Amino acid sequence: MIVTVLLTLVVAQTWLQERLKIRLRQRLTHVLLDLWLKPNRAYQLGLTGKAAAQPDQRLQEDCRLFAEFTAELGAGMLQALLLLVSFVGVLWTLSSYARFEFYGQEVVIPGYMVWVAIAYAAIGSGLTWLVGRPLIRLNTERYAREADLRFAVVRVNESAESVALYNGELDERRNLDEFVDAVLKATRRLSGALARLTWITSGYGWLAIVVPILAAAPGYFSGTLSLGEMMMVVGAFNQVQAALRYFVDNFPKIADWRSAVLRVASFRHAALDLDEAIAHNQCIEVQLHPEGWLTFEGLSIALSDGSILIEDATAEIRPGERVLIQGASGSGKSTLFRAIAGLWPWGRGVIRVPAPEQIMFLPQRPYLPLGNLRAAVSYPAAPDTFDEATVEAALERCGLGEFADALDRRERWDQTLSLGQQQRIAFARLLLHKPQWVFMDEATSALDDESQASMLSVFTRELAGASVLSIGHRTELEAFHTRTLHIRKTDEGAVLLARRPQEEPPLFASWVHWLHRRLVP
Ligand SMILES: Nc1ncnc2c1ncn2[C@@H]1O[C@H](COP(=O)(O)OP(=O)(O)OP(=O)(O)O)[C@@H](O)[C@H]1O
Repeated sequence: MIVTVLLTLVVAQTWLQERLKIRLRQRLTHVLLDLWLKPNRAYQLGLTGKAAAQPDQRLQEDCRLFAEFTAELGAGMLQALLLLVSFVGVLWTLSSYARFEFYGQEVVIPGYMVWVAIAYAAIGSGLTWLVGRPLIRLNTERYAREADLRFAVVRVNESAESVALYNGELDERRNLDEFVDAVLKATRRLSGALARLTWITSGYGWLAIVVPILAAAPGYFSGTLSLGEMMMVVGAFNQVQAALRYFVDNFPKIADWRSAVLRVASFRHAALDLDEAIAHNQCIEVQLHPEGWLTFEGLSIALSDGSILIEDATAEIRPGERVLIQGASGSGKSTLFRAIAGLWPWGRGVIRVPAPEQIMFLPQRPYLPLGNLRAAVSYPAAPDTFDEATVEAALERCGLGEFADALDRRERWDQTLSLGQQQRIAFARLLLHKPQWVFMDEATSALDDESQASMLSVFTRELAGASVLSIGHRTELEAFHTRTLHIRKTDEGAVLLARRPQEEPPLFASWVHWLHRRLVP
């Protein structure tokens, strides 16, 4: 019966501990994911530096370590507490056997052996803390270097094609060696600190064998304590000591736990501080326009170091307009787009924008989520939002008819589709979502002129009436827009200059351009 009860208790403890790990991890990961994926935050955190670096590791490994160590250390502490409660009374009672003779007088110190056990554990724990404290910092350092190495390997893997085309394997090898060296260096420092701590933890364990005997010895030698009584006292002392040495025994794990807590906490604080910093500093204000237009009012865009990219821009883009933004490379066109999207806070002035649900951004390299092609085309809506025929028609319209049968195929579509095909997918998305405002940043850069004309004609056919703001270098683009804004560099920074609207209607211009390409070899 006793075996059955004990076995049941052990199984129940293991089960509860494992459940606790899962619940803790689930809760913490969800809290961090919610914080991280608030609108714009993941991008902005990426710009803030080290405090929120390596989100992958913090969300995965640090959360796992935190959950596992919290459950294990918590269960260990509970066990130690139960052991202490069970035996402290026994040791207190047995301590009365440890009597001393002092100038012929018999002296009894109440709970003498309990005080010795507490003093011994306090000294051991204090020394452990003093010697082992650097482990927290060293663990944090090691986890950061491990994350750097993993990120570097993933990056090489993602860029394997470019690396191979440049014959850059040797160079990558040298780079990765640096990351591996950094990990090994951090691990070596950690091993040194662990070895130093072992002097204390092992020494504490060995000395614990003799400490109770030494403590009770005066009573034994004075004849007030028999050998049998001394053995009982030592036995009870060891049980109490097993509970009190919890901190010494578990310190390496506690240091690991603490560094996981610090990494998770610094990530959380970085996310929360970001909002506060944006609220308290002078930043670009992005507000809803009451009429649903896009306006820039005294807009200055700066870099995070304070240098000005675009100076005091004022412009107004009304519904139905198609405006092209041109400017030299590095003049700040993409940054202006980021500012419109609310991603770029550095600067001042006001951007008034249409309702977010009316807007769709098309970057140069469209984001294709992991999963099947249907998910990629429907993004950011759920894959089952649009019916089969509508999705197939959108693909067909964008010259991707051959992929209509592959809608449910799971692949790394971002690697198997050419950049031009990926840009067509972005246009197919436009046809499905039908936004009233479209912001394009070099969204047709990988398409030939004919395909570009075909894609851009959605704004005169399927999405006629939609407002378009686009960035592009190619001169053919001007024909599809009603107006051009130029970002021009001056001594004070770049300024936004408006050019008068083009006289030719864009559809006609695109036809002229098409005919010209057909007729003139
Ligand atoms: N995350 C960033 N951190 C620091 N500087 C940045 C960042 N993003 C852009 N910049 C800087 O801002 C300036 C403008 O960059 P941006 O990408 O807006 O130029 P662009 O006009 O779109 O160039 P291109 O036509 O070549 O794409 C550049 O000097 C660039 O180095």
